[in-house]
Amino acid sequence: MIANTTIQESGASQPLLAGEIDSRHGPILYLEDVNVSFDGFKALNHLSLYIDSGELRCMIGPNGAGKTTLMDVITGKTKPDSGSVYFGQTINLLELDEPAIAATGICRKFQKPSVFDALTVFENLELAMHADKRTWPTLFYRRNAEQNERIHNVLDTIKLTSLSKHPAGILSHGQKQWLEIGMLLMQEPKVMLVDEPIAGMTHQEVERTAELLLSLQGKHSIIVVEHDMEFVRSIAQKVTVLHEGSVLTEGTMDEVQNDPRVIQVYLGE
Ligand SMILES: Nc1ncnc2c1ncn2[C@@H]1O[C@H](COP(=O)(O)OP(=O)(O)OP(=O)(O)O)[C@@H](O)[C@H]1O
Repeated sequence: MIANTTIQESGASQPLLAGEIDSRHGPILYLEDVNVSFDGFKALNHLSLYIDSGELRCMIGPNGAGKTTLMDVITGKTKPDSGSVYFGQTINLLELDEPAIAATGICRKFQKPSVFDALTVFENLELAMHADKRTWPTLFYRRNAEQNERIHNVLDTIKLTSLSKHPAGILSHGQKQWLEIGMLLMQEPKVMLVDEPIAGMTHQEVERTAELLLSLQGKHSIIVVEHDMEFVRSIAQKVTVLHEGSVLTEGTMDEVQNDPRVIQVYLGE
C-alpha cells in the first residue's frame, strides 16, 4: 500500500510527520530477490540490496555487472520480472511509475550534466526549486525569503556562491556537475542516485566532488556508481560489488579489495 503521507505510530518510536518516509524499523531502500531479464539475459539475478537512511553507498562492478539496470529499477525506468523494491517500510516502488517515484524523493544524477547554459547559476537553482511540486502554489509570487535562503544554502553547499550571477554556460565541466547536484538538492531528495560523478573532471574537481558528496551524507541517502577506485576509496564507507547481476560482496573498501572473489572478477575482466 502506498502511504507516504500516512501518519503512523508504533511503540516507543517517534510518529512520522506527513510526507516522511518510514525507515524507523529498517532501511530506507529495500530491494529483495530482484530479477531483470533482457531477451533471456539476466541483467539482475536474485539481487538483494539494503540502503540505510543517510548512508553514502558506493556501487562498483565490472562492465555489464548490472549497475545501470539497478538504478533503472529504483527509479522505475525498468520494471523487474520479479522481486520486491520498497522505499521505507510502506512505499512499494513497483506500483509507481517514474514521475511518481521521483515525487517520493528519489532523484537521479546522470553522468552528463544538463544545466541551462543561458541561465545564471542562481536561476538554474531557482528553476529546480520550482520543479518541486511542493512549491508550485508559489510559482506566480515573488521569491520569498525562505526560498532565497534555500538557494543560498545550496550555493554554499556546492561552493558556487561567487559564481551565482554568472551564466551556467561559462562554468567548467566540474562546476556544471556540482550545479546539477545543487539542482537536485533544491528538491530536497531523500535518496540521490549519482552515476559516475567524476568522469571528465580535473584532479582538483575530483577532490571537491568527494568533499561535496561526503558533506551530503547523513542528510540524504546517496548511492554513487563509480569505476574510479581511488575516488571510491576517498568517499566510501560501505562498498557493494556487483557481478553478473548479483551482489558479490559488501564491506569497507579494504575488505572488498582484498576479497579473492573481487580480485578474480576484476582480473578476469
Ligand atoms: N535494454 C537492454 N536490452 C538488452 N540488454 C541490456 C539492456 N540493458 C542492459 N542490458 C545488458 O544487461 C547487462 C547489465 O547492463 P548494465 O548497463 O546494467 O551494466 P553496468 O554495470 O551498468 O555496466 P557499465 O559499467 O558498462 O555501465 C549488460 O550485459 C547489458 O548489455
